[in-house]
Amino acid sequence: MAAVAAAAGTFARRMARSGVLFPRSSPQVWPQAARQPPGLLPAQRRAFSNNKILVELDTSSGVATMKFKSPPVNSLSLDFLTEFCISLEKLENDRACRGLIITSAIPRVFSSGLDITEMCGKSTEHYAEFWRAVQEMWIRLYGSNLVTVAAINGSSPAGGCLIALSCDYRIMVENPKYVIGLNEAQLGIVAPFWFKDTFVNAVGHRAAERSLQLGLLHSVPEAHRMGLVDEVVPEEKLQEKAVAVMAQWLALPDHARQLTKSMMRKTFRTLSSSHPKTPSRSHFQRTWRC
Ligand SMILES: CCCCC/C=C/C(=O)SCCNC(=O)CCNC(=O)[C@H](O)C(C)(C)COP(=O)(O)OP(=O)(O)OC[C@H]1O[C@@H](n2cnc3c(N)ncnc32)[C@H](O)[C@@H]1OP(=O)(O)O
Repeated sequence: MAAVAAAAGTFARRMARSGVLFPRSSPQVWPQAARQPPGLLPAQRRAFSNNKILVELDTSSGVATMKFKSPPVNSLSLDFLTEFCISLEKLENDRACRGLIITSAIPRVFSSGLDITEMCGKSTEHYAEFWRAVQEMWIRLYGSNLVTVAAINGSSPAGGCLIALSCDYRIMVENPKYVIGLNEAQLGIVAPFWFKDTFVNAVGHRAAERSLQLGLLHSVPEAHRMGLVDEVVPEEKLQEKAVAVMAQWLALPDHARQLTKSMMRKTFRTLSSSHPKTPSRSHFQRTWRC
C-alpha cells in the first residue's frame, strides 16, 4: 500500500513537471500539516490581508479561509481580481495549505459579480487588462490544486456565481432573500462560453440551457434542487459545515484527488490554450450603453 502511494506520488510529480497537470502549482503530496495528529499542538494561525480580501491560514489543519471584504457588494473590480489572484497564488505556494474556504465578510452579499464600472467609459487597454484579470481569476481558481469550498453567505449573481461554481463544493446559507445564478441574459449580455461550461458542469445541459437563456437568479432551495449548490444550511452552521466538508475532502491523498480534478476540468485547458479575445471597446459600450 505504501509502495503504491509512493509510486503514485512520483507519477503525480512527473505529470506535474511534464505540464499535463495545471501549470501554476505542483501537487502537494501528504504535506506535514495533514499528518499532524489534531490536538497535540495549539492551532497555528497565519493571516494576510489587503484592502479587498482577508486570508487566515490554520497551519494545523492546512485550511485557509478567504473572506471578501470589499464594500458595498464585493464587486469584482480590477483591483479585487488582482488581489484575489495574488492571495490564491500565495496559498498555492504555501506547503502548509491544502484547502481553501471562500466566503464573504459583507452582510447579505457573497459577490455581486464583475464590477460594472470597470466596463464603462474606459480605454481599450483598460478593458483588455480587466478582461485578462477576469480570465486569470477563473483559470487559477477552477484549476487550483487546493480543495476549494464556497461558503456562500449572500447573493451571488453572474461573476459571483462563477466564483462559487469554480470551487469543488458549494454550501449556501438558507435565506429567502438570497439568490444565485448567471443572470447575464437579463442584463442583455451573454455569459462567455467558459462561464457557461462551468455552469453546465454543475447542473447539466438542460437546466443550464433554460437558466442561462432566461438569465435566472435562483432562490436557495431552487439552486439546491438543480445542483447549483450542494448543501443548504442555516447561517450559524455555515462555518462548521464548511470545515466538516473540507475535512472529508482532505482525508484523501492529494495527488489522486488533484489528478482526478485535473481530468474532470478539461475546459480549463481549452481556455488557457485558445485564450479568447477581449471583447472590443465598442462591445463593452454597446453592452452597457455607455
Ligand atoms: C461584457 C461581457 C461581460 C460578461 C460577463 C458578465 C458578468 C458579470 O458579473 S456582470 C455583473 C452582474 N451583476 C449583477 O447583475 C448584480 C447587480 N447587483 C445586485 O443585484 C445587487 O446589488 C446585489 C443583490 C448584489 C446586492 O443588493 P443590495 O444589498 O440591495 O445592494 P444595492 O443593489 O443597493 O447595491 C449597493 C451598491 O452597489 C452597487 N453595485 C451593485 N452591483 C454592482 C456591480 N456588479 N458592479 C458595480 N457596482 C455594483 C450598486 O450600484 C449600489 O451603488 P450605489 O447606488 O452607489 O450605492
